[in-house]
Amino acid sequence: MTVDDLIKTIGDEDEIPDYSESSEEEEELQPKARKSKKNKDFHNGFEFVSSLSEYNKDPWDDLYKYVKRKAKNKTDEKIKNARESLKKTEAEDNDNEENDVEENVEEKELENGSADSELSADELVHDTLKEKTKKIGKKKLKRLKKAGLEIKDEESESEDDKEKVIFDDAPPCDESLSFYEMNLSRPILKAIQAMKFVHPTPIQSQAIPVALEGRDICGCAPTGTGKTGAFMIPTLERLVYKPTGVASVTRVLCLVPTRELGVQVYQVTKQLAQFTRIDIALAVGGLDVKAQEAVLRKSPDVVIATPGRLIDHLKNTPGFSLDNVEVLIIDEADRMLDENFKEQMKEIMRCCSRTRQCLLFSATMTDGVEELATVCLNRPIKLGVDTSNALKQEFVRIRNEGDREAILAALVCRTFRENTMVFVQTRKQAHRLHILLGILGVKAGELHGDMTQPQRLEALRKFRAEEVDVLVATDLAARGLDITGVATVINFVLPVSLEHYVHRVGRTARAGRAGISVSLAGQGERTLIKSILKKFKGTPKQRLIPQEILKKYRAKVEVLEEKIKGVLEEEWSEKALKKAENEALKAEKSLKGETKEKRDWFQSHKEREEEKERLRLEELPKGKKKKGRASRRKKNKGETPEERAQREIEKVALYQAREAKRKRKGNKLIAVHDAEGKPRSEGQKRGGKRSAFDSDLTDTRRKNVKRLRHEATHEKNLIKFGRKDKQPGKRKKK
Ligand SMILES: Nc1ncnc2c1ncn2[C@@H]1O[C@H](COP(=O)(O)OP(=O)(O)OP(=O)(O)O)[C@@H](O)[C@H]1O
Repeated sequence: MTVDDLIKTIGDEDEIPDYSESSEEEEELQPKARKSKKNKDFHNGFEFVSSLSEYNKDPWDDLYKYVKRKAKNKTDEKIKNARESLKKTEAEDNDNEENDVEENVEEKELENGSADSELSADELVHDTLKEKTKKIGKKKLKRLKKAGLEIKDEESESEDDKEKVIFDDAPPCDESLSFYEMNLSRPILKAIQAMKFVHPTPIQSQAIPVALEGRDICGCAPTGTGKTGAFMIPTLERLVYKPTGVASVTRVLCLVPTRELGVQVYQVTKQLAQFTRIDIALAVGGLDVKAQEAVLRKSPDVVIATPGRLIDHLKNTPGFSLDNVEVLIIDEADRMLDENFKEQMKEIMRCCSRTRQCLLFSATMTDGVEELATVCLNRPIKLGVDTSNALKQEFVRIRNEGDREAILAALVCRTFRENTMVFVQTRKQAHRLHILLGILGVKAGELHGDMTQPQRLEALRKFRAEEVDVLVATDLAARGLDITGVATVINFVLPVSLEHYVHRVGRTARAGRAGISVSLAGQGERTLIKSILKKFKGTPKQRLIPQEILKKYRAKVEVLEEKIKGVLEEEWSEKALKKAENEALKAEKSLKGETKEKRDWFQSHKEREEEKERLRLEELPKGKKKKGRASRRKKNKGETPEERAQREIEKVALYQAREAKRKRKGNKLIAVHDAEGKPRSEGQKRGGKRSAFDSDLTDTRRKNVKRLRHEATHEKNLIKFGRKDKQPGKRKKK
């Protein structure tokens, strides 16, 4: 036997066949019978996941069945190119500078916006923080001193009295009760456990028992305190044991003001219902109508919707109706019942069953909503939680309006680099700041109404997944969005009202976490700051940005102006090309006789246009049309930073002016009047359709609300004193 006949030890360099489990070679070596047996071990539809993220995907998150188009966004690509070309020029400039032997190097670096090395690391990150004390006016101080606490007591007493008259008393609430002691069924408790909710939050402790009794609620609690759970847990509990063998009907309608919030509430509801047989549907704008139609035709138990798309389905989806709605939830109630949604809400109420429980929730309640609740809901209970959260508030004083962009860049690049949301007033500014921050090297994203829905969802996904550090958004993202880990909210300009401010800053410091809000505030924004200081406990701070830093970032923004313009120009020409292509496609289709499916709507085209006109912030001179995009672009092309900031502030001012005008005109409310035996409303007569409501949402001036309240009290008294034989609603006409 020679040495070659012996079995060799495998050397490091030797090639060996791979017979491991993942190897394809092994498959070939399998005997045929075993191969087929192996395949039979798995369910036919079974597929191996190809990545960890796929494996970790939540099974309840089936949102993407509603998203048909892919999100395309080339802005980031353009930003990347602009940044690279900037780096190249900077490198070239630096080479030239080294060759010139020079005393004025410092100055030049400033001009080129690349003087980071001139500042120490400490200087780069830390600003001075000054405590802002709350000032009480001299008059008020004098009055307070004179009257001591008595005045306050009197005020609060009279307020309490007022509330007692209007709302039914809330039953005593035991905040120590756990979810297990709340009479919830096992599937819901199991879901709560899976969601890692250990103890109910204060608003949940208050709302769940009351809602389980079927009572109407008007609930107000600070942002991030679990209101979604407060209304969804008891609602789902009602649906857990649905009868089998009976045709399915839609029993719960949850209305929200924005598509993103709709998506979020849908996902939370799905999670809460994951161990039940409850069907949940999403009907929000921007997502695939056909996919929604298919789901709604099956009359799912719960529908989460934005008003516009819901009406679309009510008009165009056969088999879908709200006749059997038992629970109507209005999240962000103050927003939903304001002027912007008035007509749509009226229409929805007209289609809704009258035997419904109504749950209104928001972090801010206007007097209007509360009044409306007292007259329109059935003996509602007002629930309120006033917990102070861990939000630290800071303000940066703006002396020169043109500095806003530079200050924002300084804040984001030096201090608030991650998990930051920046709120702006206009879509245009959001887009511009995305580009500016992107070229400065920040991983930024944008979220506003000029984007397609898949783009909006993708932007949110990236921010949630921390692929994007800074999200620049309009007020679209101000309400309800729950993004874990948002550490900072920056207000580029202060919002239009205290309520808007509360919602914006409420994107941070949620569910007991800490958070900071930094607001850039100019001279004209003092009134709002005063209201903010009055509302929030704790001492806000003033952030002082060193002058040399400001100078540096001012220069940086100036240098980047050309690059930003370049990106915008490129985008504009691409858009124009796309538009032309689309028009050609449309013409081709119409030549072939393919027309777009016509969808019904509750308003005529003219009524819709009139409403849009009424809600427009700017009043256009009579007979003049709004300028087209192209001419507006031309006008805005040469804007200075100051003009841009002014445009933002103007938008705020226009909104405030409109609100003030509305208030002066008289507080208009939308009222649901639900008395039996009342004549049908105009809309019902016209359509001939029997509405579930005998009388629905109506516009009422304060005078009319008073009348409605008087009627309600009168009716209560009739019941109380046993004279219910009188027909309610048969009252003298006023
Ligand atoms: N009982 C609980 N225990 C722990 N975490 C909870 C509980 N309830 C809710 N949360 C978490 O608190 C966060 C905020 O909840 P949610 O979005 O419902 O707040 P919200 O009050 O509706 O806020 P906003 O006013 O901004 O809409 C969520 O991340 C949610 O998962």
